[in-house]
Amino acid sequence: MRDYNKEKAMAGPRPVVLSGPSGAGKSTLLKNLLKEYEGVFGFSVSHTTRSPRPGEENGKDYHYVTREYMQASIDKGEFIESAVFSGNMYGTSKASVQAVKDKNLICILDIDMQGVRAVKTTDLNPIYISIQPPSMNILEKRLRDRNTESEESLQKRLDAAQVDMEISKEPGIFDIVVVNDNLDDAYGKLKDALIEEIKKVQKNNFS
Ligand SMILES: Nc1ncnc2c1ncn2[C@@H]1O[C@H](COP(=O)(O)OP(=O)(O)OP(=O)(O)O)[C@@H](O)[C@H]1O
Ligand SMILES: Nc1nc2c(ncn2[C@@H]2O[C@H](COP(=O)(O)O)[C@@H](O)[C@H]2O)c(=O)[nH]1
Repeated sequence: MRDYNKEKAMAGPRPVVLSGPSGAGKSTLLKNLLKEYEGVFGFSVSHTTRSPRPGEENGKDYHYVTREYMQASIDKGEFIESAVFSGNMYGTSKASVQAVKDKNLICILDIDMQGVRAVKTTDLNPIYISIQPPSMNILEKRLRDRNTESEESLQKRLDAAQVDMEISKEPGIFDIVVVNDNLDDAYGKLKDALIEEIKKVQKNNFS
């Protein structure tokens, strides 16, 4: 008989998918997790064809690549999922996820709704968490204040956000939906949702 518990343990911790509208606060929350739980979480560094924002680092925030390179890599089967968002290509490579898994860390994927749907067809088996803004007005203000988008990109992101906010209400897509109104409260809820997985990794990696 197969030892399913042993197989599960060998498979490592469950990854975590963070999704939600652009500007909802995914990167802010995940940066807090990575800082507070060093040696527990690892970020799956996506590829993108968009340009780096001031302060972003190639290989840390994203792998910044050309459309030609990205399409060729997708065609070679190197990606778990990929999507076009606000006019740019984004994707999760198999290598990025494997690099985190190799360290026995909880792999965090920050991906859009198209990515969520694609990951659901794989055997990755993550915990699906949606980060939602308190309202469209607040989302727009946060995105404008972030000062990273052209007016065109901002409008595309707000259009996608409206769809995202509707889909996130559908039952069965996400394990938990966190409304990011007060940042500390939202971070607390996110940690609560992940505490069992965090404890397992701490026990494995630190004892
Ligand atoms: N609870 C909060 N209250 C006020 N401002 C916030 C809160 N959470 C995040 N922000 C701010 O809102 C902006 C958007 O947050 P962030 O960049 O983390 O969003 P995101 O979901 O990662 O967006 P994207 O998908 O575009 O990368 C940032 O300037 C961030 O500092
Ligand atoms: N499907 C995927 N979506 C991704 C990936 N990496 C990031 N994203 C999502 O794109 C938007 C915009 O991100 P930004 O950094 O340009 O603001 C956001 O919703 C991310 O979650 C990916 O690999 N696949």
